[in-house]
Amino acid sequence: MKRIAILGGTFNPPHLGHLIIANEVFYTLNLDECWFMPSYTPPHKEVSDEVNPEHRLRMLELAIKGQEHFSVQDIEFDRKGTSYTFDTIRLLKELYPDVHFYFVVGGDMVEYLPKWHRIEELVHLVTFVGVKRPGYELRSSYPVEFVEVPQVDISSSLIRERVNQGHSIQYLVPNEIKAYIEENGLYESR
Ligand SMILES: Nc1ncnc2c1ncn2[C@@H]1O[C@H](COP(=O)(O)OP(=O)(O)OP(=O)(O)O)[C@@H](O)[C@H]1O
Ligand SMILES: O=C(O)c1ccc[n+]([C@@H]2O[C@H](COP(=O)([O-])O)[C@@H](O)[C@H]2O)c1
Repeated sequence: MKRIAILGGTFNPPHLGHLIIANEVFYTLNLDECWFMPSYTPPHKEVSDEVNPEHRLRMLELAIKGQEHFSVQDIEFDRKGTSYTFDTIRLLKELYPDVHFYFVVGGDMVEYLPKWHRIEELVHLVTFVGVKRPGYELRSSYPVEFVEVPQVDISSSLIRERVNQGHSIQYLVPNEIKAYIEENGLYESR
């Protein structure tokens, strides 16, 4: 049976924190593939400084370009609407019956799991993998496998804020993402 990690997120924009945790989980658990899955409409999250969802998708493709075993899973873009993970996983399991999915979540999301849509059923469909994130505890009443990762206090909000204030985002995002943000004038105004 194939074992695949999924990092779901808003990726507005993707940053080094995303890449570090996905990479670390992928190698630590010795998985076959890692899918980065952008949500079309994130559940329970107000998307501030929203950019066209297509920009988020394109930036994600750029961020992982050339990385063997890493790919973008755009199933939530095809489906549109609110991207509840339960709905997505149910569909993915129909499409890929021979795959075991590991759904990666940072500390903020681990705390939030009890509020997820149909979480009682979802925990039986995937293995949740929790990673530490500065400022958040890693405690859960649901089964979560924990993986140690180098912690970096980078968030998409920080990147948006820095761009908006004219501060550098060099070394916080891949160079291609920095160039894309500049070329398309993303996050400049609020
Ligand atoms: N620096 C980080 N360390 C650990 N986990 C992270 C980090 N950044 C993001 N994640 C995790 O990656 C997933 C997707 O995150 P998301 O795309 O929403 O980015 P974000 O930085 O949390 O965005 P925002 O600042 O806009 O809320 C979530 O599970 C989140 O917890
Ligand atoms: O299904 C839910 O109820 C649910 C609630 C919050 C977050 N999620 C998923 O968790 C992933 C990270 O969410 P976010 O808000 O940090 O982008 C992303 O794939 C979301 O679709 C899912």
